[in-house]
Amino acid sequence: MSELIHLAEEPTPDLLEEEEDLFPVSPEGEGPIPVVLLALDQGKFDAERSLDELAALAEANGMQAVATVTQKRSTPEAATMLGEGKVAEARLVCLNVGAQAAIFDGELTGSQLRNLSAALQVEVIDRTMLILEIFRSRATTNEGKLQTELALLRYRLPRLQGLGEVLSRQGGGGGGGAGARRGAGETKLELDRRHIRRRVETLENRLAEMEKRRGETRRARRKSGVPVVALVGYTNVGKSSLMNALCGAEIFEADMLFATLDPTARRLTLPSGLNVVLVDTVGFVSRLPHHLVDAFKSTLEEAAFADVLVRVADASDPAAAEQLSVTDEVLDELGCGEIPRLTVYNKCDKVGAVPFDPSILLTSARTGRGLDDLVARLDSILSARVRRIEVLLPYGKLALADILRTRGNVLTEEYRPDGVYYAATARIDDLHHFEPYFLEQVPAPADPE
Ligand SMILES: Nc1nc2c(ncn2[C@@H]2O[C@H](COP(=O)(O)OP(=O)(O)OP(=O)(O)O)[C@@H](O)[C@H]2O)c(=O)[nH]1
Ligand SMILES: [Mg+2]
Repeated sequence: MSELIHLAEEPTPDLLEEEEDLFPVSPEGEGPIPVVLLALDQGKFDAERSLDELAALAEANGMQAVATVTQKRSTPEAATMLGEGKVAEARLVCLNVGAQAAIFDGELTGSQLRNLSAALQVEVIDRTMLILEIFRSRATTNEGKLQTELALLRYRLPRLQGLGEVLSRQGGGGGGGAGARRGAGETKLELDRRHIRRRVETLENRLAEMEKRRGETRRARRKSGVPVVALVGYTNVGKSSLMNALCGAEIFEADMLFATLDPTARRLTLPSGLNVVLVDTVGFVSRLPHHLVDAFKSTLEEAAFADVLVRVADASDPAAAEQLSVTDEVLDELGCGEIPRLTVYNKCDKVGAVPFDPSILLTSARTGRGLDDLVARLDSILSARVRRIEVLLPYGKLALADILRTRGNVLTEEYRPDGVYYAATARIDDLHHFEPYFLEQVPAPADPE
């Protein structure tokens, strides 16, 4: 990830410096924050796996799940989700393990957050807030940072009253000392609300500008005709590693058209000579609520505009199949239904011989296994769009060489007395430009588009 280039990262000092501790933060030099996980098992999804994932999410955020309190119950208690007895039990557990916060495995309303927090005497956050915080802390681009902050603020606004301690700290603007507990009075609340609304507005304006520019880059890319391959999938399956392994040191910097605004796009030349842009995307997580998918839409739109989607799964993860279906759900939501998909089980170095479906590719970004197969498959999906040609362009027609360079790929260039010889790949829809200058009879395209 760190290898990816960050061109055109323009500074937004006033926006980015204002980062605040929206979350329980581990005091410096101390270990992870001990937290208790809370869950209500209504039989709607695999609660145990969801809790494992929540524990991993907490860990990713510098917290350690030291205990879990689960209640099986078909209807939630309106005020606290968990029943009265369970809440009392959770209070004892929090006390016993010295928990500093509790994380509910689901979404809570403002009043539920407030009630639970009062009952448990620790900060309470929910799964969505945790996911948003992780997205925010991992965001590497300015746009990603602003997007995730916006999503977090939008989520918090209606829940403001429930966030006593966390918000008091935030409202303190970093001053006032960590222990200074502000009264959660109306005035403070109003101030917080106004502060957040103003910030939301600033972020929205800023993002609208960025999105406009992103659209322009994307249009330029489309116009240039270079196909886009997007790596999509669950978080941590190895998308960025695959991108690095595939593109090696060939950092996408020469072609300013793509490099300017997009720090996660690189050029990849397929064996047929076809140049493609490989795009890395943000990882998915299960039960990412709809309005959050919305918030990340502009980032994920890279996938929606791709020519091929590579769905990446972690071969060593027993939940790989489910994670792929989560990925598909998000893709469908983005309107990617029509785009050809290729499925890759990465990290195959971590597993033995797994009898996977032969249509699924096994790769390892670590050992390089399967990468040749992957590019060959991309080639076979995309190369229907290109042909190898040999032409002799008269000196008066050298402008045509630009089409080869930008939309195709020049393999050989030779200056001869009667013109310049090119062996190259050209897009099928560009062939008509070159017809008069072919040195070899080019077979008619098998599949006219
Ligand atoms: N053993 C093994 N580890 C891998 C492989 N590919 C990636 N990893 C490791 O898996 C972890 C996640 O890799 P990333 O490339 O960051 O995953 P990602 O899909 O980009 O994750 P997000 O950006 O969070 O969506 C890293 O620690 C990698 O070193 C692989 O083929 N084999
Ligand atoms: Mg990544």
